[in-house]
Amino acid sequence: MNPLRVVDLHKAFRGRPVLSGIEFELQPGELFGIIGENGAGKSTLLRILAGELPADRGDIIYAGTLGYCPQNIVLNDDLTVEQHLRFFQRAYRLPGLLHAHELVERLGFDQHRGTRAGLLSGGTRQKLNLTIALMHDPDIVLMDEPYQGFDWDNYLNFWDIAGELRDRGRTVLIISHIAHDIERFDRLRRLRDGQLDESAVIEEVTGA
Ligand SMILES: Nc1ncnc2c1ncn2[C@@H]1O[C@H](COP(=O)(O)OP(=O)(O)OP(=O)(O)O)[C@@H](O)[C@H]1O
Repeated sequence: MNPLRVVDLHKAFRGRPVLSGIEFELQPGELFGIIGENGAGKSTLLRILAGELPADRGDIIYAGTLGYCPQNIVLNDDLTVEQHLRFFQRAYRLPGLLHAHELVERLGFDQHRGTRAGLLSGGTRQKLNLTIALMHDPDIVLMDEPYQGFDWDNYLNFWDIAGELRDRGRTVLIISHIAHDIERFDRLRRLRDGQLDESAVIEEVTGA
């Protein structure tokens, strides 16, 4: 059974369709990208896949644990980085924080472990958001522009981490902007008119 299968997913807001029959299936060890213009419905799709928003119709079939890095960062401004990690350690029922601390180090915000989230920069808040999504080493990872606010080195660190997840057989779905990232994916689809269109992306990359 594949880690994630999406069948005929529909969503409309106030009668205006945003997703109109989304279908795809992801394999283990796959880095899958979804691109699309502002307002195309990318975040809506990811929010539905993560269970944050109900679909109007359709099926989502998962096999495995899920990690979700949302576009809108949800942190408690009064808790430090370390307190967030301990909170999610309990939520995920993890025996320790070894992997979380590795991620903190790799993303270069180790020096902020004692800092309250409300005092972190936007990019560092995003690093914590990403660490929380990955610290339980989930089978399937859904990420919505996960490197927003990252400087170039951390942007590259992010892609190293994503590549390693894929190489370890995890299934990685990333919503992305087309400019830098297009060649980093194993498979890429454009969300347009409420549907996932593969041919349009291929034409754009090859100039066909
Ligand atoms: N809760 C909501 N209520 C009403 N309309 C919504 C809601 N959420 C999203 N929309 C609308 O649905 C459409 C798709 O929004 P969505 O945020 O999914 O697009 P996106 O592709 O992620 O855009 P961006 O690249 O700007 O993040 C937009 O027109 C948006 O205004």
